[in-house]
Amino acid sequence: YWWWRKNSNESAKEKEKQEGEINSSHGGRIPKGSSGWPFIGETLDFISCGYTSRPVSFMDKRVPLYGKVFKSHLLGRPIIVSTDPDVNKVVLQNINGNTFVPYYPKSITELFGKASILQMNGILQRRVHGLIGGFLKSPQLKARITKEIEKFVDLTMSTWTNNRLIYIQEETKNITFPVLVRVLMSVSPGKDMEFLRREFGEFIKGLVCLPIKLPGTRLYKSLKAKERLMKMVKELLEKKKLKMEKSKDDDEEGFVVADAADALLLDSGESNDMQRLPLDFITGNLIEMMIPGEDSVPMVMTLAVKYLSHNPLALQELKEENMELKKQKANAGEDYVWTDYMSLPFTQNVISETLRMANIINGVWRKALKDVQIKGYLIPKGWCVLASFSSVHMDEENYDNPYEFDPWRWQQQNKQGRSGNCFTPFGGGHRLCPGLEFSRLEIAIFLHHLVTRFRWVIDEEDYIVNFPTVKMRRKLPITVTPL
Ligand code: HEM
Repeated sequence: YWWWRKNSNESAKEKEKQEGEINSSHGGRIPKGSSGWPFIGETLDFISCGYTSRPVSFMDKRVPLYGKVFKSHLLGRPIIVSTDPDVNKVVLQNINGNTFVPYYPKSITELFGKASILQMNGILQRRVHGLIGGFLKSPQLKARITKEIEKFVDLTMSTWTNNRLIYIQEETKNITFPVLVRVLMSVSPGKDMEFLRREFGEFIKGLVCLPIKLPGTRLYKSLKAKERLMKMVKELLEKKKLKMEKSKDDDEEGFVVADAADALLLDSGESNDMQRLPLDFITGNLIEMMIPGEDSVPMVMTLAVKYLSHNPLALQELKEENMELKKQKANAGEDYVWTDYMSLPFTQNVISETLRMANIINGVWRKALKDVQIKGYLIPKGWCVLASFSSVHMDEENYDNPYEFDPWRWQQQNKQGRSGNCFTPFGGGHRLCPGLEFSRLEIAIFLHHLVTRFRWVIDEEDYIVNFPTVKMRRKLPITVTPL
C-alpha cells in the first residue's frame, strides 16, 4: 500500500509537472499587486501607458514592486498580468483544453459572435483550426499564393513613380487585402472585393468601442455592416457548394481546394465524429478570420520599412541578400518559387526582429475556468490572465538592448535556442496562429521587391501609436525612387 501510494503520488506529481505545473487544487498564492481604485481599478494607467511609445511601462512600473507575475484590476475585472515567459507558455498551452478560455472586451464578443474561432473552445476550435492551418500551410497553397502576392505587389509598386510620396501603411493594405480575400474565399478584384473592403472597414471600427447596441452607436453600425457581409459571403458560399455538388455528380476527379472556404465546406466531420459545419458558421468564421489577417501583416510590413529606414546597415545587408537572389533568378531565367523567398536567412531575421519589436498582438487575454497554480502563483477560477508578449519581447533578461533593432541577434538567438518561450508574436499551443508561414511568406515577398526595385527616404518623421492597436500616426509617408 505504501509502495502504491508513493508511486501514485510520484506519477501524479510527474503528470502535474508535465501539464505545465497546473494544479487545480488550492495552494500557491495570488500574485502580489494592487487592485487600484474602486470599480476602475488600474485601467486608466493601463490605457495611458498604452498611448505612450513604451506601452510596456505599465508592466515595467509594477514588476520591480511585485514580481514578474502580478495582480491588477483592468476593464472592470480582477486580472493577473504575466510578463514571465514560462507562465505565458502554460497559459498558451492550455493543457487538456479546459483550463483557460479566450476573454475579450464586450464589444469584441458582440461583434464576433459565440461561434467564432477566436472565441470557441474544445474540439470544434481544434477542428476549425486544423482545417484552416492545414490549408494555409500546404505547399500547394504557398506555390499558388506566391504568384498572387507577386501580382498584387507588382500592381501596387508599378504606381510608385519617380519621387512619388506614398503612405506605406495604406499601400501595404492594397497588397494584403486582395491577397487575403483570395486566400479565404477566392474573391477577385472588382465589385465584390470593393464591397468586402468597404463593409469590412465599417465592421472593424467597432472592435474597440462602448458596448452599447442602440441605433446610431458605433457598435450598432458595425453589427449592421457584419449583417451585410454575412449576406454577401453566404451567397458566395452557396454558389461554391452548388459547384462542388455538380463536380461530384459529374464524377470529376479530385476537387481542388482553392481557398479556406472550400476547406471548411468540404470537411464532412466524420473523422471527428461530427457533422458538416453549418453554412452560417462558416460564413461568420470567414469574416472573423479577416480580422487577424487584415491588419497585422500590413503593419509588420510598414514597421519593417520604418525600422530599416533608421538602420542603414541592416537595409544594406537585406538588399545584398535579395539582389543576389534576383541576379540568380535572372541568370537562370527562372520564376521565383515560394521556397526562394523563405530561404533568405537575413530577410527572415529582419522579419523576426520586426515582429519582436512591433508587438502587433501584444498579448492574449484568457479567463481561468478553474483554480490554476503555475510556478507557485495561484490564478483563481473566474479571474482573467493577460499573458503579455510585449513585456517578454522587450525584457533585458531575454534580449540584450531590447529597444535596439538588431536583426543579427537572431543569428545568435537561433544558435542558443534562447528564442523558444521568449518569442511568441504568433501565440502558441492549440491557438498558434495558423497564418504564421503564410504571413512570413507575404512579408518576405514584399521586402524582396521593395529593396530590389526602390530606394526611399522618410518624408516626414512619424511615430508608432500603440493603442488601441499598433498604427503609424501619419501612415508612414515615404518618397520612393525606382532603382
Ligand atoms: C503578422 C501577422 C500575424 C500575427 C502577428 C498574428 C498573430 C496571431 C496570434 C498571436 C494569434 C493567437 C491568438 C490567441 O491565442 O488568442 C493568432 C491567431 C489566429 N490567427 Fe494570426 N496573426 C497574423 C496573421 C494571420 C493571418 C494572415 C491569418 C489568416 C489568413 C491569421 C489567422 C489567425 C486565426 C484564424 C487565428 C485563431 C486561431 C485559433 O484560435 O485557433 N493570422 N494570430
